[in-house]
Amino acid sequence: MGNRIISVSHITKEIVLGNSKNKIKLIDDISFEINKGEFLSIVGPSGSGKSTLLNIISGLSIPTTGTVNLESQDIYKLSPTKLARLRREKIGFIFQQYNLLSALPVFENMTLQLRLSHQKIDKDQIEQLLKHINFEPKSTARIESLSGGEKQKVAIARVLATDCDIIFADEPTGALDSVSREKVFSMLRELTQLGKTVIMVTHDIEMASRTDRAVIIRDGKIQNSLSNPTETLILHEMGGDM
Ligand SMILES: Nc1ncnc2c1ncn2[C@@H]1O[C@H](COP(=O)(O)OP(=O)(O)OP(=O)(O)O)[C@@H](O)[C@H]1O
Repeated sequence: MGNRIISVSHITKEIVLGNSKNKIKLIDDISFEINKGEFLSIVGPSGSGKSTLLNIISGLSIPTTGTVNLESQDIYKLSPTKLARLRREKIGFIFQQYNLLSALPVFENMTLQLRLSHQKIDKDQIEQLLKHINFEPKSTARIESLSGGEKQKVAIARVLATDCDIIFADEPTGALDSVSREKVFSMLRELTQLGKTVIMVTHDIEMASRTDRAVIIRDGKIQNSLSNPTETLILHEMGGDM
């Protein structure tokens, strides 16, 4: 493949609990690279550090040591304003907890990032996206009135509406039924075919087996990185832990 877009080098993340002597290492010397257009999955047992790793790579959480380069820019050397702009313009994030503004309607949630970065808002495209993802309520519905699966669909459609280069997704299909899960997976796959890069944390081994590469995390370290992963190989690496 080649054409590297993200380079993670020797990152660690420590947190201090209570007094300063009580440190926990959540991420322990992780290095890897991601190519443009790659569909990468991050799998591993619960509590192994997957979300922590995703937050560090996407510019949300500064590592204790190590660097994250995005298109050769060391993102944590940027000023907070520049980092915020880079995230707004290049990065889309589908959060595990959706991160939607509950008092606002669906449409406003989907267009907020576009407004902030002064991008054109195409109402028909937004409606099309919601339809394509089998979202049944109206775009005028308030977020607080939606089910978990519907909120997840809005969070996904919101990212698809922005023209970002890299999409980070933390359990993007966790709350979805099997038909919607398939739809979301194929949409993410289509995006990589258009040259966008997708990095997805998932517990869904079957879905991870259909990505280009599965990185298996255990105790904050990379246990293995499987190109052309299969369910059997991933399960073997995880040793039955989910
Ligand atoms: N701010 C924090 N303070 C204390 N512990 C934390 C903090 N953030 C994460 N942890 C702990 O660090 C470990 C890794 O958390 P993380 O959410 O990254 O794991 P994960 O692999 O994504 O888990 P899951 O699959 O259950 O979502 C967990 O044991 C978690 O409880």
